[in-house]
Amino acid sequence: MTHKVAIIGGGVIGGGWVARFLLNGWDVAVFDPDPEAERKISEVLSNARRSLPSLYDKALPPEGSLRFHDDIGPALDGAVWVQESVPERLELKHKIHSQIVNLGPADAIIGSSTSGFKPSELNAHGGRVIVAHPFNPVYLLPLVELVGDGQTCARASDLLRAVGMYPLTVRKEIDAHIGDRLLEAVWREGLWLIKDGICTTEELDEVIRMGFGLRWAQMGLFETYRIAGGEAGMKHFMAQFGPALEWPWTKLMDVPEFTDELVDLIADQSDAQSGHMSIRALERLRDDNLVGMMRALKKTGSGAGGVLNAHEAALPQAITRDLPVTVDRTVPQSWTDYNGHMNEAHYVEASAQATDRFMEMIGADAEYVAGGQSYFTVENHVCYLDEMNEGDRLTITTQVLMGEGKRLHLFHRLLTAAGDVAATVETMLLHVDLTTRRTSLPSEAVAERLGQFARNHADLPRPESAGRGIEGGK
Ligand SMILES: NC(=O)C1=CN([C@@H]2O[C@H](COP(=O)(O)OP(=O)(O)OC[C@H]3O[C@@H](n4cnc5c(N)ncnc54)[C@H](O)[C@@H]3O)[C@@H](O)[C@H]2O)C=CC1
Ligand SMILES: C[N+](C)(C)CC(=O)CC(=O)[O-]
Repeated sequence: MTHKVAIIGGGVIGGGWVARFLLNGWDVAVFDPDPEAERKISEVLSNARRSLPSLYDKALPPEGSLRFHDDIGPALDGAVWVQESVPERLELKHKIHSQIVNLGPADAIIGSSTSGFKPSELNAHGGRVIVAHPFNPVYLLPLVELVGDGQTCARASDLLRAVGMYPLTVRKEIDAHIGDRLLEAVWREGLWLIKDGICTTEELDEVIRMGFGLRWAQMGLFETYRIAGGEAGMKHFMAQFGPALEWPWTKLMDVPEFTDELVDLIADQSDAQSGHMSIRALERLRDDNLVGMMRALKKTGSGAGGVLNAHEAALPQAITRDLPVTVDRTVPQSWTDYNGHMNEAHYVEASAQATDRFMEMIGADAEYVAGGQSYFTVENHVCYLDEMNEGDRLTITTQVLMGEGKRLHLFHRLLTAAGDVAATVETMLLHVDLTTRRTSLPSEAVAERLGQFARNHADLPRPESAGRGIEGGK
């Protein structure tokens, strides 16, 4: 069933919410009086379309519909969720929230993206708003801090998980929740370091990205400090570095005065550092880097990688009548090359994913491999027939040409969205005992399931290119 979300305020954060919901199959209605809102959101959407699907090895659901409204009322009609992302001014938020309560569905979740206000402030004049504070870019970063009524937060958590996010319900309300308490402390200290001439904006950013920034995405603060305590762990770490908190290492609570001089200093240094790129180009660079890092985290299931794995497992696998669909995904930007299309190596990578999926289908899954049995690929033959491009839907069907004894002979067809064959990959595998590293017979259960596929596929026409070698130049 398709859900509808109403996005009230479609700037940096509202635009990110639009992309997160739309690309996960929700219908989205937007209300924002800015005449430029539609253009800005369409630019955010094209960046989201090139990055979000690249995180997954399965296709996301078909996009929902997107409508822009001139009035708030129609935007709210039928919405299951209303997400307010107007500027951070309490009186404006109060005004918008009372319109949402009066005109919107009585049972809709009302979330506020507020970075700093508490639910008790947002609901000071009545209302039922919870804080649903995301992180930029909302379409890629999973975290949403939820604060407020327990039952509403629980309903919100379920819906957020279904769109691939990581809801964290904050135990007690506090100004700026958790993330922004931390970020503000770092920002404030950074401003002092630059104001005092210790470093430039660029040098400060290098300290983060060449050092501790790399650690934080995968283990956070406390797990990395546990390791920093050596074999003696956290207690030793605290004994060694705790006293430094009382030395004058940091200025913390003092806020530097925002004089014109300080603002110009920071803005000029930032222009010198990054002014050669547009904001959209910077966003694309950020997104490509995030996708690469998050895909690496998927391999170990650490941090955001675990959230992606759980979401991917819940995405449905497409099924066709004749042949099993073993891959259904989009071509990620990272698979394209200097020719502007999918690089040859990734046709093999995609077919390896199809083989892995087929192995799971016959019961040669992770548990089977952990038990010491598997298949090894001994030969691949790829025929490249058509270009695939970034963002294209890629489906693979797998035909069993032979599945008997130790041998498994597969024929993968890589299909475009239109159903045309972009490539074929013929694969020969041998069953192997992982202890002796020698060929062996599969278990009875695997042989039986493989036999079923082989019998079902026996009457299908043999593909023309099966068994063919490379043709000599003519
Ligand atoms: N920018 C960021 O990094 C983050 C911001 N937030 C929070 O998200 C909220 C929005 O911030 P941004 O997106 O950065 O601001 P923004 O200035 O980019 O966008 C605000 C949007 O609200 C629209 N707006 C103004 N009055 C409106 C009204 N009466 N009805 C509907 N729309 C209206 C504006 O036209 C604008 O498009 C704030 O509460 C902020 O604290 C949360 C996480 C991160
Ligand atoms: C700067 N900010 C306080 C609006 C930042 C956030 O709220 C979260 C983020 O994305 O960094």
